Amino acid sequence: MRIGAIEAGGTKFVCGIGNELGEIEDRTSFPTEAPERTLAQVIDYFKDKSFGAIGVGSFGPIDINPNSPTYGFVTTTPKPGWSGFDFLGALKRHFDVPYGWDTDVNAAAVGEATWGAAKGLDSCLYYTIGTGVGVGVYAEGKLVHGLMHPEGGHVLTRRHPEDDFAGVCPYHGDCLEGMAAGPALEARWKVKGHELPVDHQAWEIEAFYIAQALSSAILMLSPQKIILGGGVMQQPQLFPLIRAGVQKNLNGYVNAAEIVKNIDSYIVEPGLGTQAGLSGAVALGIRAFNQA
Ligand SMILES: Nc1ncnc2c1ncn2[C@@H]1O[C@H](COP(=O)(O)OP(=O)(O)OP(=O)(O)O)[C@@H](O)[C@H]1O
Ligand SMILES: [Zn+2]
Repeated sequence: MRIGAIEAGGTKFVCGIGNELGEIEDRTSFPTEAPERTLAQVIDYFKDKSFGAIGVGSFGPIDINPNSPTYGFVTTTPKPGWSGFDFLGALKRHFDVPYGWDTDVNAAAVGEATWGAAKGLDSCLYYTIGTGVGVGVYAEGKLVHGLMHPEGGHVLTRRHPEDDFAGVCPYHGDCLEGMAAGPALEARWKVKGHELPVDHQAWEIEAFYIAQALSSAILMLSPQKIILGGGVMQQPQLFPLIRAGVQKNLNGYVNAAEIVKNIDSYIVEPGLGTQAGLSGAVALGIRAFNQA
């Protein structure tokens, strides 16, 4: 079976065709522009291909409540033109197939749980630390939805004692995204993240905030694996700092071997590498196909 997959990012769109093994057989990508223009490119890509379902992992916030009149819409994004855009509706007008529709990070979480670093587990968290911070939550074999979808990138943080940076989140100032996403690093240190030396204090402060968020998430959700992706996590020195920070924060209270002894295989890179997003969209499509 072939599945259409769309990884809809704020910077670029990736479209592809995958199969039940999570293999990507064909793919293309293009920059995210105005919604009509971008969707025209998506439709053009899929129009002469065959597939049994389409999975979409989208930047957000998005409406994922099937009972809502605006189900399938992009909601409050500051991205010009996209707020209030009926993304799923635009696809449905062209392709009459079952649709999987979720956030980009929920897609990545289910992709990792199906074929990647959390394969065989029935829970995991997927964080992306990039232009923003997003968190996908997979628990008891399902993606977590409630009022809307989790927005764990905006959890509040306790300040690092040597950090007086105000934070850059337009909603919260010093939430996790406001303190630790790529643009926060750049605003705090006046250079882009990849230009900072590996032994710069920036990384200790960066890891301090990420470890805090992870510690709270572990206490709240008890995930069996935590996967960290996104541009900022291309800095490998962050992993040991974050792992040590989590152990320090939890202080032995969560007495699981994964944390106390084997944290190197508990907080990990995406098993699907940069393919996590697109493979995740395939996984969403497969689930939609099986439920239809
Ligand atoms: N090697 C690196 N080291 C540190 N920061 C980096 C590195 N590469 C990219 N970044 C930062 O990560 C951010 C881009 O993140 P990413 O590559 O995940 O893209 P994105 O898809 O736009 O992000 P998002 O997932 O939030 O939509 C930028 O702020 C950039 O400065
Ligand atoms: Zn915020």
